[in-house]
Amino acid sequence: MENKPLLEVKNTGIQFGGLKAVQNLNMVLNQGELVGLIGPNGAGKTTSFNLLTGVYVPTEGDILFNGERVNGLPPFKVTRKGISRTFQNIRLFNDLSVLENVKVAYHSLAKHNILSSVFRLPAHFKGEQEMEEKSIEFLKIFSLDKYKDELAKNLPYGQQRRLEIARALAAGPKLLLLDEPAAGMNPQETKDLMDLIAFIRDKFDLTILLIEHDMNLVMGVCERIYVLDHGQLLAEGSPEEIRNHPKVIEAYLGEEVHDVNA
Ligand SMILES: Nc1ncnc2c1ncn2[C@@H]1O[C@H](COP(=O)(O)OP(=O)(O)OP(=O)(O)O)[C@@H](O)[C@H]1O
Repeated sequence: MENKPLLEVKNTGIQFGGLKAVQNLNMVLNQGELVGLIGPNGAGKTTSFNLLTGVYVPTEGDILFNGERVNGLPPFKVTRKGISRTFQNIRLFNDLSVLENVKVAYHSLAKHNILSSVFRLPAHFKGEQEMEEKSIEFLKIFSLDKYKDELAKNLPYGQQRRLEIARALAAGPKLLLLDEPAAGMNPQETKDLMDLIAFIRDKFDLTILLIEHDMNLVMGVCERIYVLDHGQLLAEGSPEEIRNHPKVIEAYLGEEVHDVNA
């Protein structure tokens, strides 16, 4: 696998009034890597995702994706460039079916155009059928196909999280950003999710950046970890290096890191 940077974050940050929520953030993600982003509450993790996905425009620095500057682009354009995400607070279309939730992601990329849909031309039906088949394939990967006609809001919490990942994948990303994918899951669901994240990375040739509070998940699945504290990068390294990093232990991970080693 070629090891060229897919994402380069250069001295990036954002200030809200007097608060520097993120500052001097430097990050490089190589094609195919699975990387963790950790840090205590309010460290700036979700804000970093919002910077990477066009929700916020950085007040400093640049974000390069595939060598191209993406800061300043609106979120839908960033998605089309190949960056998809999930949210800390699940954002599904609650009153649409599980299947429709995935199809929505396809609609934004669909080849058949609005005219063929309005006039219900053959291209419309072919496009719809193709979307449905592909959406069901994604649902199968996440073991959600049997719930395809259920309303999204009726799924148990852990499965809603999986559906959100399925939908993000359906947009065909090169970079997938997962914001606390295991939040609210029990240990077995978390373990299954860990395996699934590694599986989809390989199957879809993805690069993944994940925010997580569950240290076992981060240490078990990620090859590299970035640590944020008070909006700044505190450390970067392998799980082993992070686990033993004095600043990380001292600052705020002590107990969890100890648990991981236990
Ligand atoms: N739109 C905004 N306006 C003002 N302040 C903001 C805004 N978004 C985030 N912040 C502040 O920026 C800081 C970083 O928040 P952020 O949500 O990125 O942290 P986090 O690391 O994701 O925390 P958590 O683990 O609790 O989700 C916090 O102090 C937060 O209150």
